[in-house]
Amino acid sequence: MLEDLKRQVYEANMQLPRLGLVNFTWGNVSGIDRGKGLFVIKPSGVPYEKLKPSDLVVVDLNGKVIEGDLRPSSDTPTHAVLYRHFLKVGGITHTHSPWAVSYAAAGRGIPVLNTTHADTFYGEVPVTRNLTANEIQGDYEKNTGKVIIDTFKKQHLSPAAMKAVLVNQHGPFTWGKNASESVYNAKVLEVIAEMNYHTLLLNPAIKPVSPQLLNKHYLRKHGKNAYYGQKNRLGKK
Ligand SMILES: O=C(CO)[C@@H](O)[C@H](O)COP(=O)(O)O
Repeated sequence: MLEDLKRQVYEANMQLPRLGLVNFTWGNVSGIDRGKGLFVIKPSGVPYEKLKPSDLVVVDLNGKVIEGDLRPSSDTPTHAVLYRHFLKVGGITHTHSPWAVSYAAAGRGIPVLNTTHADTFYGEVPVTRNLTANEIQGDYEKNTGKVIIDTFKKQHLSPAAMKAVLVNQHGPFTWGKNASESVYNAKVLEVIAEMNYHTLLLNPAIKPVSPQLLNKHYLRKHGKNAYYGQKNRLGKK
């Protein structure tokens, strides 16, 4: 079942160690087949060097295992919450990439201090509140998804424009139209987190880019009249 999606999600998971976003068994990537209401996710605790496409687990939007011999990622309930609420998301990545985790551990969002950030994320990457003791002792992974949804609702953020969040004291979740794009966004997040740290060391008083610069860079790549790359060339596919 869902063999093509398993292959895509497997390849996306294997990008995590290649891009330096995880060590050991940390992190996970999933991808969803919206038509079937099923998503595919990495199995829990399997070293990437031993992972095979056939190891990936198929689950429904409640996190129930539909196919697979291995236990799905421990973060499966979090992915399920995000798929249920962010209806245009096709793939989700969670990592423990060090610069993004540093911001999450410090309880700080990542402000837009340069155009590299603006090219991918339409504003400050938010950090969630901490989970309460009850939320931690309850369905922890589901509640991790809940605080992400709460953060986007409270800050009136668009999941399509802000494809990342920092879970307080834990780490980043990113998403995109598919598993591969969610990994791309995870790498961009890690790169800008490191850039921002050094920018703030060089100039602690630095302010975020202007709304004009944010709009220009974000919309020239993602707007309906995007002209970055080969998009929208007259008469060209
Ligand atoms: O956040 C955590 C652990 O803190 C998890 O994301 C692990 O980093 C990966 O767990 P599995 O996907 O292997 O269950």
